[in-house]
Amino acid sequence: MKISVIGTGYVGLTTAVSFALMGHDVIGIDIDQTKVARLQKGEAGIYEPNLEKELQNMLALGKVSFSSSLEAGILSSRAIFVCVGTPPLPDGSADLSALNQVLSSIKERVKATAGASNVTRVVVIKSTVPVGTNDHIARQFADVPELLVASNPEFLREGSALHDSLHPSRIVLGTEEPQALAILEELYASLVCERVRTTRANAEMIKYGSNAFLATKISFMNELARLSAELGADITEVARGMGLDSRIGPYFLGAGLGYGGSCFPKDTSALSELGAQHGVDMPLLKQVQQVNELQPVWFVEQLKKLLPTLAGLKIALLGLSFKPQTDDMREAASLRLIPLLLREGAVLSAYDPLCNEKVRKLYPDLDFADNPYQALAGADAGVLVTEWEQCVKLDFTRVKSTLRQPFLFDGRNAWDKRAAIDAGLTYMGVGRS
Ligand SMILES: NC(=O)c1ccc[n+]([C@@H]2O[C@H](COP(=O)([O-])OP(=O)(O)OC[C@H]3O[C@@H](n4cnc5c(N)ncnc54)[C@H](O)[C@@H]3O)[C@@H](O)[C@H]2O)c1
Ligand SMILES: O=c1ccn([C@@H]2O[C@H](COP(=O)(O)OP(=O)(O)O[C@H]3O[C@H](CO)[C@@H](O)[C@H](O)[C@H]3O)[C@@H](O)[C@H]2O)c(=O)[nH]1
Repeated sequence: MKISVIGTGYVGLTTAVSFALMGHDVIGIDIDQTKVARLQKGEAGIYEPNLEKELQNMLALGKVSFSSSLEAGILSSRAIFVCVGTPPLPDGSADLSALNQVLSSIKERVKATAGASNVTRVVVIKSTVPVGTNDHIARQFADVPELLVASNPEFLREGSALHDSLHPSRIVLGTEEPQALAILEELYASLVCERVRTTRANAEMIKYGSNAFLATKISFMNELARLSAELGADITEVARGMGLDSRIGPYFLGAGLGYGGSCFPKDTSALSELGAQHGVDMPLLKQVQQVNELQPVWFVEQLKKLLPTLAGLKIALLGLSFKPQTDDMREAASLRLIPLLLREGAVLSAYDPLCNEKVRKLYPDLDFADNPYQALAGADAGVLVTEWEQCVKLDFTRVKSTLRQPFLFDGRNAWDKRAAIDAGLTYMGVGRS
């Protein structure tokens, strides 16, 4: 089937490439002409495992192409996927300006050709949008009967985006229009997983509910970790024991420096703001956000129990991106930790496999290293901020010999605590006795 994907960022590019891999003919459209020119040459411009390789394969086979013109795609497509960003406004609500701009252009173009063809097209909203947005769009399109509307929220994780797109846990198809559902069913026919066929509003709520629930699990474990630190319990053992209960499950019980990324912080704020707009107080969600915001502050307080004065001490930060296997720095915990440590007077070195240059633009005075050992050289403490394999799998004897003082602070509970201690290092994790 011929489809177009508008917005070729993390979600849009992955969506375009995965639909091409499923055999469809895809046009990716972006307002950013530089990005389009890069994509036409087969450069992904972002880091996602296997994405660039498959992009090049699909370009070579002619299954995907890119353009900065909406006309290029809309009129030849049965499905138009909208994947533009919905970043937070200052009050926490979702900024729908890019989405609205795209939708009015689609409507204008299709209306202008009305009568020339009676082809029914479905506008599929993959961007995360407040509950009610899709129904609002359907009302706006009411005078263009050949335009249908569906909500098809995306659940991919950065760092495994292409894999998640091709092997989703579920596909949520939110639409009140049988023809739209039929087009989506055909498009996704080759993927094996549960379908949730539901209303547009339910689909939107499933997306916010899922992210807010996962964020809640993380904040709950971070709160429990703070108590575990006081009581001599080890949160990693606690999480293992809890997770074996199938009602709880083993996932997203990882205490650490708090959740980051382009989705959890933004979507919890947007949901909370949506509640406020509708007169529904959401105190639990507010606490989830607050626990998350305070987690790096708490972590620095813990660190100061071993190193009471940080002024003049060299601290090495290992990992800067918001999670491993991505070059995305949006809401990364490192960006909350760095100013806290600088305020204490610490001197910082840092290493990230992909993000040194991005962080250098914000903090040019940090000492950026080419590998973890170089960052740790002469430091008074090493801090694991992001659990990149390169930063986790360390030779602790070498670490011990390169550090000035033997302190390791594991912000992800990912280092081998026993091996670090055996090498003569002082280890402190998040909520580990
Ligand atoms: N990043 C994720 O892991 C993820 C996962 C699930 C859902 N989402 C949701 O998907 C949406 C997109 O997220 P993202 O991370 O891919 O964003 P992104 O910022 O990486 O990409 C957005 C793209 O849209 C383009 N764009 C903006 N305005 C445009 C316009 N008028 N016409 C054409 N293109 C335009 C931008 O140039 C950019 O390339 C958001 O709503 C987000 O909440 C993101
Ligand atoms: O036990 C855990 C698991 C994750 N995190 C942190 O949580 C954040 C988000 O991680 P993850 O969910 O793996 O990455 P995202 O790419 O942000 O994916 C989330 O956000 C996407 C955007 O909406 C959704 O599509 C995905 O389903 C959802 O997992 C990161 O900072 C992680 O370090 C923890 O602190 N503890």
